Parts: sequence; C-alpha cells; structure tokens
Amino acid sequence: MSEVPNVFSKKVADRYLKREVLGEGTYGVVSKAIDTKTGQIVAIKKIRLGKHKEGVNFTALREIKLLKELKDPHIIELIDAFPHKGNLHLVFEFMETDLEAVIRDRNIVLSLADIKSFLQMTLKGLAFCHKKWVLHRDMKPNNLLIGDKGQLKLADFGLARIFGSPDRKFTHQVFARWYRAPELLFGSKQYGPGVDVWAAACIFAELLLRRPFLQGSSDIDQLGKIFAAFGTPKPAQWPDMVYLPDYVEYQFVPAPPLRSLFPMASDDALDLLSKMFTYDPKTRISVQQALEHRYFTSGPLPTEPAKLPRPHPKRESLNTRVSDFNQQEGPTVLSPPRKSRRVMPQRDGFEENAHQVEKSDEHVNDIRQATGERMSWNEHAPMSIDFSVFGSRPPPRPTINSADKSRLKRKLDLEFQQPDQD
Ligand SMILES: Nc1ncnc2c1ncn2[C@@H]1O[C@H](COP(=O)(O)OP(=O)(O)OP(=O)(O)O)[C@@H](O)[C@H]1O
Repeated sequence: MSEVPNVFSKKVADRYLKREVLGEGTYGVVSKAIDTKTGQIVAIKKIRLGKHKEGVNFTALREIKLLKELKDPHIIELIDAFPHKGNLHLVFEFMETDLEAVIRDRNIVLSLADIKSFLQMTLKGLAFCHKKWVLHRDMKPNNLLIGDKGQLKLADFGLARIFGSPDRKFTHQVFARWYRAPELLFGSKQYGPGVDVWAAACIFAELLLRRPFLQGSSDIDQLGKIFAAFGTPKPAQWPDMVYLPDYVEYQFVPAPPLRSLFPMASDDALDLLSKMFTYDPKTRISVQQALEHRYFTSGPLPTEPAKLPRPHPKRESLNTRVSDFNQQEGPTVLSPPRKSRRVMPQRDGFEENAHQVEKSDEHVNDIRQATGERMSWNEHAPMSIDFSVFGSRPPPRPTINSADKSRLKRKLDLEFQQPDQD
C-alpha cells in the first residue's frame, strides 16, 4: 500500500475504515476496508449512480434487500448497503482471489479433478440463486471469487438487474461478451436461467483450455465464433431463433466434433459441455440437472476446496487483460442484401480444421508448438487450442459497408445503452 495516510484514515458510514483500492469494475470502484464493528475485512463497492442520479429507486432498494437475504456458501455475502455522498456503497465479504487469476496463472496446473471442483461450486451457487428466481446475467471468471479456504463464490449477483446491463463501453466489459448466450446476442428480451448455464459452459471450457473459449470481437463475431464451434443452428434445432429481434441469417457451417475442440476432456465432461451449450434455451440443461450429471460422480472426484491450487499474490491491473489474451480472428460478414445479411465463420480454415482434428496426442503437441504454448504441463495439465492455428491464412476482413455496420451495431448493442426495463 503506497499512500497509507490518505486512505487508511477514511471512515465511511461511521463503521468502515477504507484501505486500498482493489480495482474498478463495471459499476464503480472497489476498496478493501475494515468493518470496525466486527473486525472483519470487507470489500466495499462504490456504485456510480450515473443515470440513476436522482438516487436509487424503491425497486432497486427492494432488490438490494433481497440480495442481502441471499445467503449460501457459494454466493458472496452482501453484508451491508448504504448511501454515502450520493453514491451507493455495497459491502461484501472480502475474497482473496478470483477464477480468472487461477486460469491465467501459468504456474498453476489444474487437474481434471480441480476443474470439476471449480465447476461444481459455480453451479451450486447458480442453483441456489435460480431456485430463488434470481439470474446472474454477467457470469465470467472474474466474477467468481475465491476465498482463503479455496471456496468459490459468485459475485455481482443480481446487479445487472438492479442497475441495468453493464455499459459495454467500459474497456473491461468487452470480456463479458465471450460468455453471452446466443439468445442474448440475437436480442432476446425474454431470456431465463439458460443464459447463466451458457456462461457457466464457457467458463467450464475456459478451465479446460486455459484460455477464453469463444473470443468474439463484436456481437456479430461472437455469434460467428459460436457457430464455428457448434455448427450453425438449424431452425429445427432452435425453432424460436428466427423470431428473435436481432436475428440475422448466418451461412451454414457444420459442427466439428466436440472432442476435437477439447482433446483432454473426458467423455462425461464432453457430454455435460454439449448439454450446457445447447442452442435452444428451452432444451438447454438446467443448473440443477447439470449438477446431477454423472460427470460429478464419475472419477476423478472433485478436489476438496482447501486443496485447490491458488495463485500467489493476486491483483493485476485490469488494463493488462486485452493484450494477454490472443484474440481470435473474426468471421466474414458478407455484404448486404440487407434482409438476408449473412455472417459466416472462416469456412476454409474450418474445413481444414475438421480434417486435421482426427488427431492424436502427437497432433496436439504440434498445435501446442505452433501456438507457442508451454510444453511443461504434466499429463493432468489442461491444454489450450487456438482456433486460429487451424486456418493457414488470415480470414479476409469483413466486407460489410460502414452504414450497414453502424446500423447492425446499433441494433445489436442497443440493450447496452439503456438500463433494462425488466
Ligand atoms: N468481495 C471482494 N473481495 C475482494 N476483491 C474484490 C471483491 N469484489 C471485487 N473485488 C475486486 O475488485 C476489483 C473490481 O471488481 P468488480 O467486481 O467491480 O469488477 P470486475 O469483476 O473486475 O469487472 P466487472 O465489473 O466487469 O465484473 C476486482 O479486482 C475484483 O477482484
């Protein structure tokens, strides 16, 4: 802590002694603090009220009260909430690190049992909230906090509902897109718990690959990445898709075998993944069903939380993230006709991919070498495959013209510019 005198003595609401800033997220700055009433270390999130300048409305206050009552071993406890100098302060239990730090720490080897344990705790937290009819809507590894005994807890639960969908203009918010379900990307306004299941599946995939699985650079590109991985959905597979507000037709591409994307995963893991990544939210597995999947009872059993690997010191700058991840190439957006605009994943590269992926471990090692990945992981180490290595040449740039581009962007990003109505 560099400027101890300034921050150390700051007392908020006659109870909390604010310490250093831990970071800044979508809704505002988070600081470490001591609760003088209990002696407990806490994290205080100062919510910028922004559009809600007139104050937090009654509904928001009621929702916050509800969040305070959501108590579960896998949910971050909201200890207190109070207004201070025109900002709303939310006081949470303090957590040591988060899942993003675990995934990114290359000194950490994650065994299949560790991955199972992290996923199980994530799903347990979600199951508790879904039972209480609360959705998370912004699941991503940095919202999964990890305590000093290895316990994983979901953070930021319900905030999207209270304060509106996060404003994607914040740099760090681009990551949230990678975890968005296809129905959200197609503009669905009547989504349900399936959005959290999709996001949990992306996190499961990320634990296996040790890199974000579907790194779209725009909402259109995100759908392109999803379709490249699982095949373009046919209407029979997802009948409601064509009626979604922002539906655009994408060129059909077949799905490569799931095994080719996750060579190290067990059959049970792949089966669960495919059920969580089901396109139609109506047939997507629920969190409770996912928890009852045989993946969790077949060996290796989930590692006990206290025995899970944890990074040493945490807390890196939010700004380092973009450059850390190797962004994948975007899909090709074909020119109009407007109504039948099509977006297609990089087809050539992908066919090559499908051909190549009938592979052995030897092939996996080739890919590792091609991507410059470390070879030091042991047998249990998860691996990571970069889609882009399959295509030998970079895809052509999107040919969509700028007027159409801004129209499409407006359409697809609309919900981020307005607080949610629900
Ligand atoms: N309960 C907590 N205990 C310890 N650190 C926390 C806690 N909550 C948040 N932090 C840390 O504070 C910083 C900001 O967190 P915040 O949740 O506001 O944003 P974020 O998770 O980084 O991004 P986003 O808002 O996009 O989810 C992060 O470094 C986060 O790990």
